[in-house]
Amino acid sequence: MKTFLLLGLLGVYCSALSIKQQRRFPDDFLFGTATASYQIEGAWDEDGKGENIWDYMTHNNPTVIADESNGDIAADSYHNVERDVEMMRELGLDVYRFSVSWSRILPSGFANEVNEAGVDYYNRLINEMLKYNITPMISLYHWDLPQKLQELGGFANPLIADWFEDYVRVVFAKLGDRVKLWITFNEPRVVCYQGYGSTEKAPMLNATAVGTYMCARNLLLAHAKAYRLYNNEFKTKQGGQCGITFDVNSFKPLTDSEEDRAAAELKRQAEWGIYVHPIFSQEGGFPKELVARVAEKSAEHGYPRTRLPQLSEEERVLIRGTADFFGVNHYTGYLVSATKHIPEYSTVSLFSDINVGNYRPPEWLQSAASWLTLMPNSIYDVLTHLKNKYNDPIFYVTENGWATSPEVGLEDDDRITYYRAALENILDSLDAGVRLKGYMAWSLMDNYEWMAGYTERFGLYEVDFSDPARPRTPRKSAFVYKEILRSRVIDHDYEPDTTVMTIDEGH
Ligand SMILES: C[C@H]1O[C@@H](Oc2ccc([N+](=O)[O-])cc2)[C@H](O)[C@@H](O)[C@H]1O
Repeated sequence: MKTFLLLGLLGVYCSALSIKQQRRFPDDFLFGTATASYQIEGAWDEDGKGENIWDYMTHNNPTVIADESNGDIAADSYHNVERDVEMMRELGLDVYRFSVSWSRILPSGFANEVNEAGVDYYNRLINEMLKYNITPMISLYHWDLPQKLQELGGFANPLIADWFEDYVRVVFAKLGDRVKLWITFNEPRVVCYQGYGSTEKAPMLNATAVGTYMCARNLLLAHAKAYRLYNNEFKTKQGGQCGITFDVNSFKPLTDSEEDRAAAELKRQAEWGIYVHPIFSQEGGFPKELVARVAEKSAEHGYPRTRLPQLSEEERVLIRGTADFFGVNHYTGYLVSATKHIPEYSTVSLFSDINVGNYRPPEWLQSAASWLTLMPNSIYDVLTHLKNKYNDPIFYVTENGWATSPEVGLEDDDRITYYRAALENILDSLDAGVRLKGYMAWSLMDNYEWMAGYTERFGLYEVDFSDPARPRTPRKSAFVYKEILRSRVIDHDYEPDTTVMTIDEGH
């Protein structure tokens, strides 16, 4: 009897295990990789391209970059269209997300002069991808504002909404016959907080606790105008979809106390709710707790009015509901406390306004980027949280990836650990009913990692930045990712033969 019971239990255990091992990604689930113009293209002043804020900052203020480098050549993708698409074919990608450089299309930022040579680069890339059935997904803005527009205030100037609308009209008209997936903005938080409320990214304005909020408001209006332009003038003919991408970290309360739960919610509102809520919530507008907190802190610091400029009723309605899908860039997370681990703030900012603590247990795997650790189940937490909070939208994971140091080379086992864990979470999310249509690994290849220069590597392919030809070599993770895409399952025991990378039939 005892033996029967034991055998029975063993049977249940084994079948549970094999069911888990056999979990498959749906056939129509799209796998891809992502990049961004300034990080890969190079050719910074070639064929009529105008200067952008990263060109300007890295040329005039190089010491702010870890290795004093710039994206003048980067991975030189401008001259490597065929090789880049060949790598997509080697991996067996369904989709490739890349961004269009505003100042390559409109050198001054304004739409009176279109640089046809710049348009031609994107035409060549898109046409090459389409030959092999690789779907393009375009980000219209991934942080490289034309410098001339920055000199007029950039995202602090409310006219940015009109300038952005004029720019995207050109791009929709030129590329929209073949491109069906559009993202207006990549990571508004980074544009607004890191660019206008701190010195973490160009244009490094650190604008006295007000800049972040001015930028948030203007960026949301620019997004809404672009979305409505696509819907009104292009959608019927072109039949595409337009969304927006946010960087969504997981913020879980450190303890189950009411204070820590409230702190975690305030942190979510400050990081992404300020941008997500106006677009995806039923009522629209900025999140209430954040509005109250910024008003309180503004008064405390002697400001006669709140630093978070309100949206008029008309603007709230203009912005609400302006996304066909929700793009999630997800990398990591924190445990949040109302009282412990609170950073020291030297200036007033969005983050001193909310003033909560961030904590990470030392056992979480650390990457080569200080901000990036492997928080268990974080991508599942984020996707299920967003599904429940924002009325079950359609999602794409538009970035997810892991940093290694240049010395790690091709044997990137930690990256494999990270991707396998994330993709198990993606299957869990699909099981939980999240309407997730695709997943894009960051990144196809090593590239210019903003303030970290070339000191942090995110590529499935290594790029040799010391060689003028910028040769690309697949890392071990590229072989593992390729096998997941081919088999549609995650085999944790799979050990690839990394001696030769081939293109499978049909790619
Ligand atoms: C590595 C990629 O990072 C993306 O940006 C961020 C920024 C901040 C976080 N965060 O967790 O705090 C995550 C991702 C960016 O979009 C991409 O260009 C890469 O640099």
